[in-house]
Amino acid sequence: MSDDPFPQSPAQPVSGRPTARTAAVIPAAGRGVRLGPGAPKALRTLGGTPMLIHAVRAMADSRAVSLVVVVAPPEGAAEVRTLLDAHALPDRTEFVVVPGGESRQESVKLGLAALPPGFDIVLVHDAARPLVPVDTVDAVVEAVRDGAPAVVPALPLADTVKQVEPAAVPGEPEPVVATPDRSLLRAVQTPQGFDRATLVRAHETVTDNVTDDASMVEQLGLAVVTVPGHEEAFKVTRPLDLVLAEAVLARRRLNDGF
Ligand SMILES: Nc1ccn([C@@H]2O[C@H](COP(=O)(O)OP(=O)(O)OP(=O)(O)O)[C@@H](O)[C@H]2O)c(=O)n1
Ligand SMILES: C[C@](O)(CO)[C@H](O)COP(=O)(O)O
Repeated sequence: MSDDPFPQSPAQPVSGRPTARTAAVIPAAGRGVRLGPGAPKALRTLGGTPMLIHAVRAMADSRAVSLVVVVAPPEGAAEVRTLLDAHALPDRTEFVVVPGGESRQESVKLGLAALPPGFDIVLVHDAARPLVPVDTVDAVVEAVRDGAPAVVPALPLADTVKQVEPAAVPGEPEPVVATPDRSLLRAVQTPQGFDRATLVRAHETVTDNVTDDASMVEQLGLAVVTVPGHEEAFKVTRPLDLVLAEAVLARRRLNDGF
């Protein structure tokens, strides 16, 4: 048997290959400005465990995922490596840590560059979405295995959305210019799943600043499809999200009996 933990798989399309190997890239290099002062967001704790470790577990708990690339805060790569070694994570999963960049987009690109050959499906998952259920992860992988080049978990909106003319002075009233049909809008989450070659091409081609990876694939003119998202896959962005995340975790622990 080969000693190479990342053996090359033959170059062929992902579609129709139920065993295509899957890696997850976790951008975790953000500061968490909207959460308020403190350590980088991914290193702040939830139920006593760093948010990043919850996100890593969420990926590693999927039997499809055999490699996780963590994109660490630029000065925090050694700390992240220590954290990964200190927490019980599935043995069948390999972990790679790389320092991140100035933006989420740059961090994902750095994570992609660290991917060894042999992984033809790539998930990109925010460290800031620590509680995504494994069923959502698996649904994304399955849709890519079924042939979609890009897949996003998505939920309908609960609020009515207005398009506005941004105020010249922050805090001033903003004129509303339109009310988009809510039934056609979705809030998208992560993990977003991709045929690896498509995601690499998107990151090499698109130079505009974007807030998610799927929009880069859209810019290539390729199809992006949705699978059902999950309300517990919400992003921890502001302080109230942390309160909700603690409550969800406490409920899970109660249900699991520990
Ligand atoms: N330079 C950056 C910025 C963000 N991220 C990651 O991208 C994910 C989604 O970003 P967001 O929630 O906006 O995180 P922050 O950028 O940390 O938040 P803020 O904008 O409030 O500072 C997070 O897991 C974050 O760590 C990253 O890897 N590198
Ligand atoms: C990728 C993402 O989580 C999908 O909803 C989101 O776009 C990240 O945006 P942010 O501005 O970095 O929070």
